[in-house]
Order: sequence, then C-alpha cells, then structure tokens
Amino acid sequence: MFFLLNITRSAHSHVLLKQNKLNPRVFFSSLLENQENYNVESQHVNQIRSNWKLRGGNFSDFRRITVKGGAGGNGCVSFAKEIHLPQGPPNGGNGGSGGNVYFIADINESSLAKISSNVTAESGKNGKGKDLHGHKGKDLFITVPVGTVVREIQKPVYDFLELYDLDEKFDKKTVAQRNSDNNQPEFLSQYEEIKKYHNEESGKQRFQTKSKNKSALDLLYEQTELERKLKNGLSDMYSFYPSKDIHEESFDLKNLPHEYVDYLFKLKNQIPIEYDLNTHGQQALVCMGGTGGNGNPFFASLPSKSTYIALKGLAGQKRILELELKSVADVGLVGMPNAGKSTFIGAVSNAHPRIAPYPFTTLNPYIGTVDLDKSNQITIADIPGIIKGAHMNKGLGHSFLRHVERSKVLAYVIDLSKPNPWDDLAILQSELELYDKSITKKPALVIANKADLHDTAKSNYETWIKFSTIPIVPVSSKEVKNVKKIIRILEKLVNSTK
Ligand SMILES: Nc1nc2c(ncn2[C@@H]2O[C@H](COP(=O)(O)OP(=O)(O)OP(=O)(O)O)[C@@H](O)[C@H]2O)c(=O)[nH]1
Ligand SMILES: [Mg+2]
Repeated sequence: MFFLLNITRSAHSHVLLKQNKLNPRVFFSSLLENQENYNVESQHVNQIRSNWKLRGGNFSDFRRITVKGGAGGNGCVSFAKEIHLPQGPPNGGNGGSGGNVYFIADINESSLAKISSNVTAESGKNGKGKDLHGHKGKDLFITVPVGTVVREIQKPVYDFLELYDLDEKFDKKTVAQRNSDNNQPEFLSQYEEIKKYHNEESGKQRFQTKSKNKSALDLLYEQTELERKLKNGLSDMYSFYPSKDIHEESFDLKNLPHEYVDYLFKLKNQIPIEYDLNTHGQQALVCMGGTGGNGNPFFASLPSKSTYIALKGLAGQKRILELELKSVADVGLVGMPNAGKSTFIGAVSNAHPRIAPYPFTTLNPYIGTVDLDKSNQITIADIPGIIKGAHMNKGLGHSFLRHVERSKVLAYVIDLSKPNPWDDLAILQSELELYDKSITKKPALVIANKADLHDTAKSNYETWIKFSTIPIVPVSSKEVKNVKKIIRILEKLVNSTK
C-alpha cells in the first residue's frame, strides 16, 4: 500500500515538475530529507508546494545573463536636391548611438528571478536625408536587489572588430592625442602592450611566409581572397552610394571619427567589471551602447572628399555576467527548521513572515527592519532552516548562507525545549564553517527560543549556561517575552563591529 502511494505521489509530482509548478531542488530535497529527518507527512510537501506558488515560485539569488548595449544607427548617404541645385551638397544624417544598460540597486527588489537571461538596450535610429540625425536609443535601467554582486565571467567575442586593422593602422601620436582628449591614461599603455604583442606575432608570421616558396597561382589566389574579404568587410562597415568609386584612404582608421575609433578600442581592450551594489540607489554602467555611424557629409569633409559613403553604426557592448545576491543585513538568523526564526523576526521587526509548525516554512531569505529609535535601525535576515548535512545539499542546502555571509552579527536561533539543544548549535556552527571558515568568527549570541515550554527549557538552560562560550538569552518569540533584551544585545554587538 505504501509502495503504491509513493508511486502515485511521484507520478503526480512529475506532472507538477513538468508544468514548472515546483522547484525540483526544493521539492525533492524536501521530500527525501524532510521525511527522513522529521517524519513529515505528505501534507508538508503540499504545503511547500503552495508556499512556492504563493511566492510566485520564482525566487532566485544566482543568475548568469548576457547583457548588450543597443546598436548604433547607420549613417545615411544623401544629397540635397532642389530645382535650381540638381547636384547639391551631401546631407546624410548621422545614426543615433545605442542605449546604455545600467544596473540600479533597489531595496524593493528581493530576487534576481525577473531579470531576463538576455538583456539588450534599444538601438539608435538610422540617419536620414536632409541632415536628419537618428535618435539615440533609450538607456535601459535594470533594478536589482540591494546586495547584488555583478561579475563578468567570460570575454565576449566581437567578430566585427576583425574588419578594423586596430593594431597596424595607428601611429603612437594619433593614439596619444586621442587619449589626452579623453583623459584615459591607461588606454595608451594597454594599447602599447597589445601592439607590441601583435608586432611580435606578425613578425613571426612574416618570417614563416617568406620561408615558403609560393607558386604564382597560390599568390594570385591569396590576392583574390584578400580582395574578396576586404570587399565583404567594407560593405559591413559602410553604406555605399550605388556604383560609385570610393577613395581607399577613407577607410583608414585615422580618417574615421574619434568617438567611433575610441569605441572600437574600448571593445577590443574590454576590462572585465565587478560591482557590489550594496546600497539603495547605487548605479553601475554595465554596457555602453554602440556608436552611431556618420553620414556622408563627414566623408565629404575629408581631404579625399568621399561623398558617396557613410558609416554603419556599431554593435553595442556585450558582457556575460554572473549575478549573485548576497543580502546585506546587520544580523543574520541561523537556525534549524522550526526553531522559531520567523516567529522571532515577526515579533521584533516590520516583517510578516509565514510561520507554521513544520520545517522549511521559510523558503526564501528576506530582511526585516527593527526600529530602535527615530533615526536608528538594525536589519535582520531570516533564511531557510539549516540541517545536518546541508553542505551536501540536504534539506534546502546551504547556499542560503550567502545571505548571512555579510551580516555583522550572527544570532543562532535554537529551540531550547528540545533535548540537548546545544547539539543543534554545534551542527549549525559546523555547517557554517563548511560554507566559509571565517563566518563563525563573527560576534554571535544564542536566541534560546521557546523558553515558555518550561518543562524542558528551564533545565536545559541551567545546564547550558554552565559551559557555553557564547551568550545565551532565553526568550519566547511566540509570547513576545524577553525579545527586547535580545534587540538591545544585538544593537551593542552590531555597534561593536563598526
Ligand atoms: N511555544 C513556542 N512556540 C514557538 C515559539 N516560537 C515559534 N514557535 C512555534 O514554532 C513553530 C515554527 O516557527 P517558525 O517561526 O515558522 O520557525 P522557523 O525557524 O522560521 O522554521 P523554518 O522557516 O521552517 O526554518 C511555529 O508553530 C511557531 O508557532 C516560542 O517561543 N514558543
Ligand atoms: Mg521560517
């Protein structure tokens, strides 16, 4: 009978998982571990499911995403045409630059789940005739929870950079000039290093080519290939006025607009970003929008007077990022499931967490604020319960400990009415150390909860204080007794870390 029940339950859960109604990690770990450790009935599994759905089922504190700035708009080839002026001057407008992407830390956000995996800002509009410049693409502002750490994890590939001879065509003077214009001193040194490297590399190649004896047919083939590549490449870079000859020097990077070439250099020498957005309102530029292309008046003004070409806009900057939410709170509550962490935070702060008499009621970490007086507050983070073996992903695992990693003070919430409550403290401390060795060195205290259950709590307390090395304060979160004392101690501990 039990076997049958299990099969039916797992078939049902399979359907739910397929429908994305359950988080598999939460579901399976709770099903397997909770039943073993807590003898929880299937009602509990249902409870976890409904909890998960209630919260939208979409908490996430770790994401990998790709972010792109908007592409620049293309420049336009156009000429003024009027009755008395059949062949007027060039008047193609410039393309607008693409929108930038910014991240902003916001206390109203609590999860990374709603950030899409591919984020792109708006493109700039193309230029038009009659000197109409394209509009700039709108900047994109993405709100992330306070405590989000942004890391670039992979170098992006910009295929189009191959079209530009960024290493050969520049002389030092031009680059130095550009750098002084832009106040970017590190730009030159990086450029020098890259150029040196490429010179060495191309030196080697040249040597190898010379040593080969090529036939006239091979040389002809290479020549035609080169021309074909150049033609294809150029059509990617420029808009041409049909059937007109183009002066070659127009393609020289020296003759391209400064901001266009600077942008190309920035992409080529992209420096990886790392931000810790840990205060409300903190803003970070993550990706620049691509530069827009210039219209034909720009080329007409060059000595070569190439009036028949315009520049195409450049693709936006790209970054492959890892986002990790590490909550920032003064105090981190750590405890076994059911110890009363959420009841405590509900009793002392503005938070209204879900409280229930079974383990793993809390599935997502959250932060409550305690008002000490008009201007002072402390923040407390509640996280899902930790059990023995959490570091091996038992229970809900120990990844939630990232949310107390940055707390100044740790408060261990222990059920004082259990037999040998000190064993729970030892388990919690060892799980914390397996997550991060230094974490248990923070100032700490024990919130010895459920002290109202006198029968066992009183004698446990009396035994425990005789050998404990950290302060133990008996409280009843349910009856809101002695909790003010805890807050006063926590305040002192937090201040001692400043
Ligand atoms: N008698 C008594 N019961 C308490 C006290 N504090 C909490 N409880 C009860 O313990 C049960 C669990 O409380 P929660 O606050 O949900 O426990 P938790 O540590 O947040 O549990 P998880 O979220 O599952 O990790 C609830 O039934 C509470 O009513 C207390 O001081 N005294
Ligand atoms: Mg809870």
